[in-house]
Amino acid sequence: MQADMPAYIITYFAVRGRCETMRMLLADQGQEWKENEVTFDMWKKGDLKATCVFGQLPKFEDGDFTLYQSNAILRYLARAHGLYGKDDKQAALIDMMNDSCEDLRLKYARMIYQDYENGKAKYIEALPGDLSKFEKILSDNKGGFLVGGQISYADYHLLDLLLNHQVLSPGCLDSFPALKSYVARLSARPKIKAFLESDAHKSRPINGNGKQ
Ligand SMILES: N[C@@H](CCC(=O)N[C@@H](CS)C(=O)NCC(=O)O)C(=O)O
Repeated sequence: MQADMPAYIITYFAVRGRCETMRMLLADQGQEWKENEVTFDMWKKGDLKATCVFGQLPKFEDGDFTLYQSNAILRYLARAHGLYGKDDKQAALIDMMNDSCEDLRLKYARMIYQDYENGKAKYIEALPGDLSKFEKILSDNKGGFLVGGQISYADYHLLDLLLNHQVLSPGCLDSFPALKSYVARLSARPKIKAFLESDAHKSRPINGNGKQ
């Protein structure tokens, strides 16, 4: 590998999808990475899919180490960049928060990919039930993050979800002051702000089917 080439490579479709959280984490941590963009036509040929351990993307490389499963990738990066709390108990709580983010991501993705026309209104109606849990967690924890007083990988996950939900339903955070100020505060971190304003981020659709 050339010396000036970033060690991290993300192989994924040209969407935010399951990779914008890790991209935001890497950007905020001042890391560089290379995007290996896969078109849907390329993917349909099946050759790359056949090489993926679970037949799916994202694929993540750190030098000669290869990883699949977006949340495993997040945890790998969390360990490498000090985003996993200060002890084992905080790490467990951070995993718990990330699992809840994953639950919401799956619910969102099911609606977006399988039930957008019929299910969007119902989803938005039920959304406060999900958001209120995170609102309580953030207002109870005076540290300003999901767990403790420092950012963790789960915070990037929640931020990505909240940004996507604000596109789905502008104003969905209006009755959740802790979530609203959390999004504003994290989005204003200089490296996250630069990332969110980058053409790379802005040009990537949130989802692969054009729905948002
Ligand atoms: N649990 C996996 C889910 C991966 C996944 O659903 N990948 C989708 C794109 S987001 C995919 O590869 N779809 C193409 C296919 O299944 O053929 C993760 O978190 O990485």
